[in-house]
Amino acid sequence: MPSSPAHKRILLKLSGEALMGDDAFGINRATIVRMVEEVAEVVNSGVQVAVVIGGGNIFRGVAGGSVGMDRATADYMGMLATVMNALALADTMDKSGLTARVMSAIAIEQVVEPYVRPKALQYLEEGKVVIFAAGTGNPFFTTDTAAALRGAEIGAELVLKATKVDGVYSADPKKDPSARRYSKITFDDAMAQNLGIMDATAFALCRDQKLPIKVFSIFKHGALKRVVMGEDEGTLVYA
Ligand SMILES: Nc1ncnc2c1ncn2[C@@H]1O[C@H](COP(=O)(O)OP(=O)(O)OP(=O)(O)O)[C@@H](O)[C@H]1O
Ligand SMILES: O=c1ccn([C@@H]2O[C@H](COP(=O)(O)O)[C@@H](O)[C@H]2O)c(=O)[nH]1
Repeated sequence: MPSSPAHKRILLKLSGEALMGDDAFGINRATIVRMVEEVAEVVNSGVQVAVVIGGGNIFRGVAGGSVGMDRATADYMGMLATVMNALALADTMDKSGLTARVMSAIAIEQVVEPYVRPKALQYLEEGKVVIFAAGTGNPFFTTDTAAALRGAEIGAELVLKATKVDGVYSADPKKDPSARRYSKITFDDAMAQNLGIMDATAFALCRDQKLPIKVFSIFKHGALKRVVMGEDEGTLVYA
């Protein structure tokens, strides 16, 4: 095992849906504490960590609860769901000894500070964890695209998509048990095959910015640390 991290600054996309743990909705306490422990290990090894958190454990603009709603309104609800997750994550981080700052893409200043790029960079240099909330701030996008966008803006060396599956497969492994996992795949191939692990906007932005993505399971103990140490874990998506 290499002794020092392979990356100085990373953008970690944490699945909102994974926050539910075994519950049907919301935030499972043991799950969020375990996720934060994994993040703390990486921060304490000297890596600058920025986080984008999803909202699928509470609300998605395109999911059942939004049927019949105006799409943009539903998407704003989804973005607000990510603010709730960001607050819970920051609270859990602070209690674990990390210093977290939440920055929102939507103005909500009594609750969290607005996203200001130089301020975010300053926090990262100071060793604080920056949690980007409210996605891109725009409807019709996802938090995967927010991860690609913020990752490019802060000069992250890698986007880490920590999700419920352990990599990118030839088909959705939850629907097709015969799906094969790739150890690596190019952005062009992932987009040509229409692989549903991330949306095409996120893939295209990362491809154009030559910002690689690692997809791995947030439920696999130590996987985040192994990715950061440059070890073989999950799937690398590259230009
Ligand atoms: N080709 C594929 N390879 C791997 N997973 C896939 C693939 N196609 C679809 N998926 C599905 O994509 C899911 C992960 O993406 P999704 O955006 O739904 O979740 P998330 O990003 O983890 O959650 P959230 O949106 O709440 O942050 C996996 O749970 C898996 O079932
Ligand atoms: O830039 C964005 C990011 C998110 N949304 C809305 O929020 C939900 C939750 O995000 P997930 O990426 O699905 O976890 C998403 O379904 C959108 O409705 C958005 O509009 N813009």
